[in-house]
Amino acid sequence: MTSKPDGWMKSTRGRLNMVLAGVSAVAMLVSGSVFHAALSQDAHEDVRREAVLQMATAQAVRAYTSEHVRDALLQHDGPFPPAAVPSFSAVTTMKYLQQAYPDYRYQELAINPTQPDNRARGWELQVIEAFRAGGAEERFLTTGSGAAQMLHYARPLRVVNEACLRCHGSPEAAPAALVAKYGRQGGFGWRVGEVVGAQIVSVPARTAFARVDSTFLHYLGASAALFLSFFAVLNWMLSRTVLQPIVSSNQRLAKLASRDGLTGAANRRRFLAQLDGEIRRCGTQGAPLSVIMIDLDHFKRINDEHGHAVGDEVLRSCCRRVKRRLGPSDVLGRLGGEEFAVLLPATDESGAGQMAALLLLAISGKPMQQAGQVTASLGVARHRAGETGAQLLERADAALYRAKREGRNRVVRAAPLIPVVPGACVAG
Ligand SMILES: Nc1nc2c(ncn2[C@@H]2O[C@H](COP(=O)(O)OP(=O)(O)OP(=O)(O)O)[C@@H](O)[C@H]2O)c(=O)[nH]1
Repeated sequence: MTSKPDGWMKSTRGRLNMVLAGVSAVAMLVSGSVFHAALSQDAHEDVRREAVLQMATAQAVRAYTSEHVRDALLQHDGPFPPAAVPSFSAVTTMKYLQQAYPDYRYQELAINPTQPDNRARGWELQVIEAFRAGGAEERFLTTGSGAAQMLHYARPLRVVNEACLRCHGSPEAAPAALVAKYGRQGGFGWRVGEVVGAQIVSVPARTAFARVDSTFLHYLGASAALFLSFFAVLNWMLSRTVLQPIVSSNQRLAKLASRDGLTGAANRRRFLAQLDGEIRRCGTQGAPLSVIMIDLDHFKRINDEHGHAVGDEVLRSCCRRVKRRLGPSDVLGRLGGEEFAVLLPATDESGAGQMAALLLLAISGKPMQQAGQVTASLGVARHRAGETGAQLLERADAALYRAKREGRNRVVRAAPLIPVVPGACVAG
């Protein structure tokens, strides 16, 4: 009775856990991808903010140089002071900043630069051309992928006023010291309002995306722990509040369905099932098996004389007396009315005859409280090879009715006849 419910509980829990695991996996997949997308979006925003901040810093340095440094330095004769050039100041200052931020980069590139190193090429040149064509005053673009991904933030470098043309108009108008230092090749012929290049801040996306991965791993770990705890609690609750009560009530129902309500003996269906099971088992093991049919004598009279309740008590009392004599593997069944049967595994006809005599003595030996002495007729039969349970019971029943016919209060064995006390023994 216990192994089957255990198996049922395990398989029910197993199926539920499979469904839950599937649902959880889908939930984690969906929520994980939404969360990862949100984290990546945030990381992207962070990188953009950093780029914008660096650009603002460079522009501040540029503005300061234009407004407070350039004109003052250029008034002096002597070698050309690069610190007078806003672009030089900005690039140099940003290099100091980038000592604390390796891999960050700030560049000022031009189509026609004074310094050949600052010539725009490839995608940088395309960005400048796009600024020259008009439209947006800032552009974001990425290069590389994975750990090497960089975000670039570009703004146009425009010739804002005539002061710029002092150095970039023509070699003739430029300070002699500048021409002496950089030559006459590049950086001239610029016009006011023209986009000549671009400021480009480059920020590595690596740190921000590493943070995304680490946050996401923490999220996965926390979600898995949450789901596992949820499973554990759910399993515990399921066992306590659903499965265990179902198993208990099934066991109660199974017991009720297999027992006779009045006497507690096995009911007819249960008795016949056990008889068939024992016949199969004995057939395999070659062990003997016997049955005893018991029918109370003149039971109708007891009912008529003392009432139905006393009749019920007689039935209960007879069962108690019989059960006390039976062994642990013997089975008492109520086949109907006042008719009972006893299944005796591993018992031959001689043992069954002795047991029947004992049972008759148990029933009739001591008067019942209200009904007085009650007797019974018993039929005994040993199972024959190839015989069904019904056929075995039929032979025991025939022996019982012979006992009735022969005068009741006796045991009759299907064959041979056995002597019993107190009634006479009748041949089967
Ligand atoms: N009190 C009570 N009586 C029952 C129960 N089941 C059947 N009976 C009665 O048992 C009686 C059986 O009567 P019969 O079949 O005539 O048999 P009998 O009176 O024992 O006569 P013999 O078997 O020939 O000795 C009937 O009156 C049934 O009503 C029960 O659960 N309780």
